[in-house]
Amino acid sequence: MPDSVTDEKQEFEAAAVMLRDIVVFPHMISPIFITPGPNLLAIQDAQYKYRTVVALIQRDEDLDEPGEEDFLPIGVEMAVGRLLTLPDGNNSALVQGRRRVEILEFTQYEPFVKVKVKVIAESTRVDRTTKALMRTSRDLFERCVQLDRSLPEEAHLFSMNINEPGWLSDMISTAISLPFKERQLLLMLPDPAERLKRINHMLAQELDVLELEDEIQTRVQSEVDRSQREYYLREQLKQIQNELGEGDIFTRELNELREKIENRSLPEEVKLAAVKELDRLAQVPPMAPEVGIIRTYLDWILDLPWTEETEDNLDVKHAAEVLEKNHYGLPRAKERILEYIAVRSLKPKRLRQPILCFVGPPGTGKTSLGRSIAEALGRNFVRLSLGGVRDEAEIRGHRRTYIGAMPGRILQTMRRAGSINPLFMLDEIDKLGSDFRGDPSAALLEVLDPEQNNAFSDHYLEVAYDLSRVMFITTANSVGSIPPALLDRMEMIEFPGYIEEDKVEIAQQFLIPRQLEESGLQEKELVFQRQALSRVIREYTYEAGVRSLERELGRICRKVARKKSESASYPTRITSALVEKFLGPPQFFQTEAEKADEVGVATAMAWTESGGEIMPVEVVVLDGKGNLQITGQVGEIMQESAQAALSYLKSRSEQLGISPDVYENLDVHIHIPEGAIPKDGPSAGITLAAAMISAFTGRRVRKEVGMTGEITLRGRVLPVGGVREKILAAYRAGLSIAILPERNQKDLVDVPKKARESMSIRLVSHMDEVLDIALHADTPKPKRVRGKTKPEAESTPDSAEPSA
Ligand SMILES: Nc1ncnc2c1ncn2[C@@H]1O[C@H](COP(=O)(O)OP(=O)(O)OP(=O)(O)O)[C@@H](O)[C@H]1O
Repeated sequence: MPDSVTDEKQEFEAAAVMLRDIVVFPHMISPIFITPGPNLLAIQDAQYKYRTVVALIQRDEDLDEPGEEDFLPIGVEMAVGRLLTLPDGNNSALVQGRRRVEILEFTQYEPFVKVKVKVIAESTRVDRTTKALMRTSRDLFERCVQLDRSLPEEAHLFSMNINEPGWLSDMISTAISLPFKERQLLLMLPDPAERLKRINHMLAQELDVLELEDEIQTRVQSEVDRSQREYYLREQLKQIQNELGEGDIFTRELNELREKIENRSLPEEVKLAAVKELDRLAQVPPMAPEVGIIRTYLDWILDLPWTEETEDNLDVKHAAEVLEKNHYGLPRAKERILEYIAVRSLKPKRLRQPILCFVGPPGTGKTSLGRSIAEALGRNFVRLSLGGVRDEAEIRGHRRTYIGAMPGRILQTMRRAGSINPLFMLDEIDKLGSDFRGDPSAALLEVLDPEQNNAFSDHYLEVAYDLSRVMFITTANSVGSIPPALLDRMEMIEFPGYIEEDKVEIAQQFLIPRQLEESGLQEKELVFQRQALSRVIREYTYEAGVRSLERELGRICRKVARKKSESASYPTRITSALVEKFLGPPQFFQTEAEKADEVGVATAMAWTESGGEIMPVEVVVLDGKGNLQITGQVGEIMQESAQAALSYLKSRSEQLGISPDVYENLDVHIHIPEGAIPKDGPSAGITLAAAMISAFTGRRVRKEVGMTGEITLRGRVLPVGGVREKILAAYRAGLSIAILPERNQKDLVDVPKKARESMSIRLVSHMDEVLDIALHADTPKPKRVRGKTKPEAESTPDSAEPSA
């Protein structure tokens, strides 16, 4: 039979079918469409004669009239099955690829094409590499079949049963979706292993796409499932609520909110903003994230005081009584507050009063006086600590676009106040920070400026808030670190710190009764002796205020309370000895006055955070090369001050009876004891000079004299700060003479009368006066002072002996 002969022939001639956009691979069965013309004739011829045709694959599928060159050099011999005529007049034939053939030449063009071809022998050998390639192909193909719904599941099974590498590659090439060009390339590769490699590459790419598709689909599906579930549940909830006669919770809440907004007295602009937000809320689905955001916003609008106002009690007498009842002393602050209230009572509409700033060390009653002012005025009291606030957004809030946004601290505090005219205490305004996140003091300016604060803008709220009826009082520990722009808007009232007598009074009148009550003891059940209180103040606290004092008194009360509750015997009088028993060994020791008049040691009066201190300044002169050394943690300004004092001394050598040559061979060492405590400032100038002059001249310094004042190179004495604290420190230490710059006379009114009367306060304008008061007039013996701190001869009382 000529039919089967073709199998054996290596070269043969056959009718050709020109395929435009498909590739039929060997072994694979597929239907092809045949239009009337040469292709149909070729098929018919094949059916009639040899039953095989050669498929010629067009390179470019868009070409309408291809020539010989336009076909791939490799074609496929195909067996032709049944030819069907379709209703549209075209035909379809079922073909099965047999093997790759090389097109040798075109032998006929009319009425159909014929070609001479040569069979391409294909290796069926399976070596290790091919085996691995086949296994990979099968695995990848299996996963493709699992993911690609257009591939029948049997396709994988089929692939498992193919043992020839070429066949396997052709089978997979037919099954998966590949671009036409790619199929052409696969056809042109005669080596099965090469084809498998390429197929594996294609499969891996296809798999990537399929996996991504699958993931997207799964996600979409779960999204759809969830919203369907929610919808279903919500519908059920609605039905249940209807059954129970409760209606839709969300709608009900919306109605409640609308009612609240309607009934609340709000400024027009605020009401409009609230209603707008409410309408927006009604638009969004109940489960949308915006719901929470809008609702929180509306809660803020509803919770803030907008029009609620307390009525002021502007009775000055009543106010004076309240202030007096709650606080001991503080005359200046109390007086200023009463003036404030008086002005308000005479001119109620005058809103633009200065902002008061209470400045003083911790625990001096600034906050608690603020509380009393609120009580006197009948206003609500709120306080906000500004310590460590570095971000403007902390004052003004974050815009609502931020997750978890909230109004700033000012409005948070206003919500707590509950009225639009509270007494608002801004604590620790000097601890305000600023960095890259913005300057909070700029926002505070707006809060404190009466021109602007009737429309304070908070980023979260977005509607203006009126702060103009708030009475702001700020507090600070020191003026130095308050931003200047803020400082400018405030009136300072100093809380200078208490002397021991004040503290004793405060303890007796306020702190002890309060601590007794807090410890559960009856009033008068425990009495503190005066000396016991002094001891607590001097040896267990070190402060200008009374906070630690209150704590220590509290400790004593609690220890007594414990004894009482244990039914043990407990004291009813706290004596000085019992203080040590309850509080343990003393914690602080006051710097004591010098025991004797000495050379090279003068006593400075110094200001410290916790009030005042006396501070000995020691000077020795030693053999050396004219250097000045100063030790005891001394700051730059004090070092300069020491230099100035030395220069003054040198310039006055002659008058002081010191040989000008001595300086070159001597070193001066100044030490200020308690070396661990940093010291600075120019106010020790005259003390440094006095101690140095004493060391150089051998004149002793009077032990009962304390001094303060800045020195110039010409010996003038300049004024200093902290006079009250300094004099009090000298008074406490038992000094009887205080030397002060003349220009500080004005500050003496602040010094408690007791201290003023029991000390001699000497006002000086020149260093000569200081020396006259502080130094004995021993005959200077310049040649003998080298390296010595004591004079050779005992002094005789001189005419300049200061009188107390
Ligand atoms: N003059 C006074 N009379 C009665 N009690 C006082 C007096 N001064 C202070 N106190 C009491 O001392 C305690 C501390 O005072 P307060 O908290 O007002 O200090 P402060 O000056 O605000 O301190 P800080 O600067 O640390 O905030 C309070 O219990 C207060 O009642």
